[in-house]
Amino acid sequence: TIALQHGAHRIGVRTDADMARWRSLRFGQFIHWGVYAIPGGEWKGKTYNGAAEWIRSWKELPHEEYDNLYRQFNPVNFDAQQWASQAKEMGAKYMIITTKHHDGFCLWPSKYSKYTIAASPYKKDLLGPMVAAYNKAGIDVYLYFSIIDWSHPDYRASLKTAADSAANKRFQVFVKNQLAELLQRYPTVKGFWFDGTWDDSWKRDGAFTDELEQYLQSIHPGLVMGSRLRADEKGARHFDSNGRLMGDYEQGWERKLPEKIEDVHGNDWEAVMTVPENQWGYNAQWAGHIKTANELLEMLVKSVSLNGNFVLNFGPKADGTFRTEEQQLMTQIGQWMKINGEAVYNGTYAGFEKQDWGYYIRKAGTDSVYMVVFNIPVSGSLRVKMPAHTSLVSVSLQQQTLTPELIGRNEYFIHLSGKQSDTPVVILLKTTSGENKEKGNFEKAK
Ligand SMILES: COc1ccc([C@@H]2N[C@@H](C)[C@@H](O)[C@H]2O)cc1
Repeated sequence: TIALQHGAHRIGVRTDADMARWRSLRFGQFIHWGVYAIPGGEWKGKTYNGAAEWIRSWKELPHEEYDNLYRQFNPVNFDAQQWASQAKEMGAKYMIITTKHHDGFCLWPSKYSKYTIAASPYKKDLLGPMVAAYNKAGIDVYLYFSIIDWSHPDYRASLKTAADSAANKRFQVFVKNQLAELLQRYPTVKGFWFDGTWDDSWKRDGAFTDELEQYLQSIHPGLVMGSRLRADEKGARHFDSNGRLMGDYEQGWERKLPEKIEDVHGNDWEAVMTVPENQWGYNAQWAGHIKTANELLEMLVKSVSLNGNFVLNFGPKADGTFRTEEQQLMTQIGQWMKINGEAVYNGTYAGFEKQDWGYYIRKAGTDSVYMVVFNIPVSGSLRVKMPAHTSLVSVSLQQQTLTPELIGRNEYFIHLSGKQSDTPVVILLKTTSGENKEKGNFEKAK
């Protein structure tokens, strides 16, 4: 291994209570909200094909015009209580809010910037009521913070001159001040979700990123921060130059999921997902494929089955309301979670051989293994192959006991004959360690 001053400081997962809490939550709500919701992916009758929150980079929308949109930002229909209750209904256990996206507009009245909600017609802080309402609903809050800040005169993507380096130094102080300000204003937040850390100006100063993470932990112990914040002193990101994860969990799964357990290398990880193909901020068009509740439930369940968290994104409108399709998704997902959430919350990798019918999830620290079925086979028979040294004690589907058929050594069919369902079916396996007793209390193979 290479001697590193600013690489990973820990080998293996974080084991403290704050991280265990993050791990138990499993299902989060992402919210992308800012002045980009005003154009909503369109401008003067033209449609921007990129992600709506990136519209400032579109040549059809002059920076001058975009940078004055805040004068119209007045979310009179914003109701933090309503936001929190619909998130609770969906079954989200944490929420990540964009305090400031790449455009630099702050949803809180930062004393380090003029480009904030305080300068808008709305004037009032948006984050305070949000954090209070979500926490009251039993939902933890994490703060998305973009390091890139297109509004700040000292932001540099690369450092070519001494003047650039001086500006970057001033910018680093600005970043540190804003992050400390957020923790001071919102002390109940549980962590940061950093973004916009790919520019050379950031990744070349591994020492600063390391010191910043340690500074934030020192003023707010227990913070959970993913792998996007830091670079090591050789510019490596997410994984240091020795291949070790930096930060508390792998934060690279954006609009994509791992396929198998080997893909996550024993690390904690989180996937963040959009409902359309690639829109985070409000986009009026919502062209292309819009994911259904069942598709999104499968992504959630697949993530948990591979020992990760899943965060679903919403893009509220400029007036502070959610589009109908997003409200309907929260309701539909919530209906399934209300009955089956026990299979998701505190879920972990079960160690069973993957089968085509769906996913296994083990309730952390227990012998309870859930089968979440997305594909009922034409045979109606769900194959279950017990891992070595694990035997099956009972099988149930919503309190109804099922009798599996032993079809081989440690292998069963669970018969769902005639069962149809238009939402995922959950079966609970009670297991115990130790070899299967040959005379298991199940039907012998016919
Ligand atoms: C260079 O490609 C991207 C893609 C997405 C992003 C941002 N990360 C997501 C979580 C959204 O905030 C998106 O704007 C930034 C740069």
